[in-house]
Amino acid sequence: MRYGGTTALAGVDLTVGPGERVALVGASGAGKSTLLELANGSVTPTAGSVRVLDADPSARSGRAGRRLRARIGTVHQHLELVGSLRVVHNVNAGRLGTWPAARAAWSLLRPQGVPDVVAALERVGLADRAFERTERLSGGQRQRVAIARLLVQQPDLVLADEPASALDPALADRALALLGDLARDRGGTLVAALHDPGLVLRHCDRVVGLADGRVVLDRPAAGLSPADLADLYEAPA
Ligand SMILES: Nc1ncnc2c1ncn2[C@@H]1O[C@H](COP(=O)(O)OP(=O)(O)OP(=O)(O)O)[C@@H](O)[C@H]1O
Repeated sequence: MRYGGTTALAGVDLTVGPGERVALVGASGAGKSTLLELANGSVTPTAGSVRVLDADPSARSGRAGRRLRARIGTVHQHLELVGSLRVVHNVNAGRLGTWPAARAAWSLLRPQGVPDVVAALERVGLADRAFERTERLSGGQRQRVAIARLLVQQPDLVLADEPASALDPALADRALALLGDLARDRGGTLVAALHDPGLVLRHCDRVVGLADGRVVLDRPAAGLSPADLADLYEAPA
């Protein structure tokens, strides 16, 4: 994957099976976000190919594209919430693709499926904020709204880019547990870029290490220690 003169990923050959919980580990700029963006189809590889849930994730148009997008849930690094909308609308955005257009449009006036939204918000500790304007929430609260959006979406594949970066340790563990359960309960898969070795080792069963756009480690989490991961978080000199 190249951006102009920059090679973001090179020679990556990676297969992730159903039910796996995979941590992507690497220094800033190693290529973690790019790998997640290739998997959800928001960027198209400049060479090679990507298959996700038996489809090409960059083929996003038409009914098949919509169906595939509904099966892939992403917690983006920058969250991609609409600040001017109430929390309930941002959470419902997780399932708009599965609603008829009229219901989706109507929901902006009269939020649909509110009990599910409140139940999802309850699981991230924000049940009382459903009708608040999203821009009034803190960074960590917004990160939890992005996770609640996935809880209502119920995707088969969760792609999470530093989903706990703004959370305190207890909330970070809770968030990763929710994402892991979401994947496991449905026989689904979690791939998460994570900066905290503790979260990696507590919540993932496989660690893929990236350095300078290449896979430099691919091992079961069992048997790895925080010290084993520490080198991967350091940018090359
Ligand atoms: N849209 C873009 N345009 C140009 N270069 C990009 C773009 N996105 C990523 N890159 C480059 O690709 C490389 C990998 O970036 P990427 O964001 O995937 O790294 P990362 O491991 O997720 O880093 P971080 O932990 O800081 O988020 C970097 O050199 C980055 O500058």
